[in-house]
Amino acid sequence: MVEKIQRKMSESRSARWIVLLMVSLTMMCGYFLTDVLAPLKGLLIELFHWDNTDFGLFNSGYGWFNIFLLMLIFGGMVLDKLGARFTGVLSVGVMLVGIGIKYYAIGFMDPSRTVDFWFFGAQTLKAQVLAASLGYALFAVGYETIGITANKIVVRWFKGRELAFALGMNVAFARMGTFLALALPLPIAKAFGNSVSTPILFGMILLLLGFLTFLVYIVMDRRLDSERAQEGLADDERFRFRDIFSIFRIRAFWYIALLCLLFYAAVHPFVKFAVDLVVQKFGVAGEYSGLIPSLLPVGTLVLTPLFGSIYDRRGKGASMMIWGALMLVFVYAGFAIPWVDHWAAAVVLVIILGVAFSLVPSAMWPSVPKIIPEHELGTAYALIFWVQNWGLAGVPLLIGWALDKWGTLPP
Ligand SMILES: N[C@@H](Cc1c[nH]cn1)C(=O)NCC(=O)O
Repeated sequence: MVEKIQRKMSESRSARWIVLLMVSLTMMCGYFLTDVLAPLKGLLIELFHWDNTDFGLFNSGYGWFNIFLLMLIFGGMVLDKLGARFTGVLSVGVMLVGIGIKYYAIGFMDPSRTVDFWFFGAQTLKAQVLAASLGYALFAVGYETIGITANKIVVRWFKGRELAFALGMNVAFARMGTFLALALPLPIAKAFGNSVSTPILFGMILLLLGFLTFLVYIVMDRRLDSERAQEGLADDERFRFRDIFSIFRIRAFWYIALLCLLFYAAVHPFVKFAVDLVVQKFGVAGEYSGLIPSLLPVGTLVLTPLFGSIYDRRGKGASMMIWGALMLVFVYAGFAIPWVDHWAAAVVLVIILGVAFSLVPSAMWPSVPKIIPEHELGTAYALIFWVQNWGLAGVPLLIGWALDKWGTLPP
């Protein structure tokens, strides 16, 4: 097999699947770290006296730099200008610094310390919450950028072949990271005497391993480049700043961006608050509360590549996205109706949510290279993620505030 990889990168099936595996493992570690604190909300409340607004604020930190400092868009431009290898290494570095700050805040800061500052009026915040949120905000810059980098890498290696299936596999690895983030942190924290910071440390070590797998990709991608250069196939179209305006002129781009905003704003905040929902609305006991939400990423592990391969063979991406969006409306109607409160209903709704959460991404991400040329792809994905991040930042804040205002149980 190694011989085959050495002979011709561009035509080697094993080479492109190894690239996919290496990059997907890096992504998986990022996804683990993104949700690592979600199942620890109870401990944060118990040990550090965080309330729902603190938790919502921390989660909204995810978008602060990506949205307001436009870091995500810059990330996409860096990707198109300087390439996936450089951008990937930079992204993992930024993620490590961000998560290091969060680890310090949770593991070593005095939870009772507060800071006063001015932001649209005088504000007082827990210093620990603020530092953890800033660390998370920085982490998110690297994490979103590695997301667009991975998409562009998969397109480069799989275009004209089984692209949607490969992108679906990449998403499946990401969901595995989310699943592990829902399942592992609580047992790890408990095993280390209710230590909230140990699962974060565990995630940091995982990410270092993810960095090593990214290095393997770099070696292979360099070889592909030199092979293409020898064949006179080097990519000579370069991204220019004004290309952004040609992306803006594509109507289908805006439809995808809008769906991405609404769809992900509904699904990802659910992951953060799902444990709380199944405890408080569906009456599931504390130690089992992570199980029902963890069904969501498990289902998507199989379904996203499956729908991707259907998309490769049959097309019909727009219909898949419409069906996924309709299912989402049905699921949230179920979550909202007060008398739907049996744990089995929660299981069924989460399974349907899993189908929707597979249908939409498996059609959405491979649709982008169909409307955008490859040298603008990083920026186009970045712009879509930027729009999406408004929802990812705003909705958890809204949920935290709503829970504190109208929640029926004490935090
Ligand atoms: N914006 C990215 C990464 C992400 C995941 N959760 C929050 N942000 C994205 O949406 N990637 C595609 C996916 O389906 O996860």
